[in-house]
Amino acid sequence: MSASLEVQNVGKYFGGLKALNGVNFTIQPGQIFGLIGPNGAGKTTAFNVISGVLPPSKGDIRLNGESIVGKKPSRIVDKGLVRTFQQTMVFPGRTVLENVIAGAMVKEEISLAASIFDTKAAQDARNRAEEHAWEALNLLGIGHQAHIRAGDLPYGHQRRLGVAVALSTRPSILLMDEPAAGLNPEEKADMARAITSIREARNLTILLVEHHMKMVMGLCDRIAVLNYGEMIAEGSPAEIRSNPKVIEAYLGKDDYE
Ligand SMILES: Nc1ncnc2c1ncn2[C@@H]1O[C@H](COP(=O)(O)OP(=O)(O)OP(=O)(O)O)[C@@H](O)[C@H]1O
Repeated sequence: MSASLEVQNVGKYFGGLKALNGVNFTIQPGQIFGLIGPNGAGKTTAFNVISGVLPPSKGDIRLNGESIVGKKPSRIVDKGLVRTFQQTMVFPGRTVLENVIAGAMVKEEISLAASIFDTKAAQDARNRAEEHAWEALNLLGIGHQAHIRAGDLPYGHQRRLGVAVALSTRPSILLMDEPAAGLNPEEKADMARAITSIREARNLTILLVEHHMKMVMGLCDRIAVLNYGEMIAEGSPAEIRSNPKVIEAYLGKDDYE
């Protein structure tokens, strides 16, 4: 099930610096929504505020109409909002499958006692987690590498493994932090295909922070543009591409193709 996300008049201040200032956007269920902007525009801050890592200085964030401001990141994950990381965050010495099972177990509420005594509930939880792990690996196209050590995967596949770990928690909205960063053109195309198949298979809502404009323009239904913490535009890819304010903010920047 996909979720809606409303970011309402959100500000985040670091001393006198307004890293975010009055940011507003709404993501409808099932949309892929891009958040773009030059370096230092506030994208990472927005990500951290939405996922509960940083409290906003003002404003509200609503997941399916319910405010998530002030909730712990783990509580927000329970509610279905899950993020991926720019760096690969896998256990290199464990197999690909073990990594994803560990992710899937986050959602299984099993007590320490149940795990220690290996109760039926603990076994059921492990079986469910393994089933979800396989589903995620197959969606990301790395099921055939399930038994390889995560550290031995090529870099592009490690990045897909990071997405599979997030997906195995069965989110309703996935926040993706620069999924194309560091990938070669072929790996970027594979990642874009993987994102499309995830959305189709799960009818997921996706918030994508990305510098690679070809991916953003090709995948997103709507795009918001940040510049110095202010939202300077929101619209369809075609509207964003032809918006004079956006062109000016990016002019001369090599990340805008
Ligand atoms: N913890 C912090 N303390 C003080 N200032 C911060 C902090 N985090 C971010 N900033 C500042 O807030 C502004 C926005 O930074 P942010 O990292 O959100 O931008 P960004 O759009 O993600 O940039 P990039 O594309 O380079 O990752 C910058 O001026 C940055 O220096």
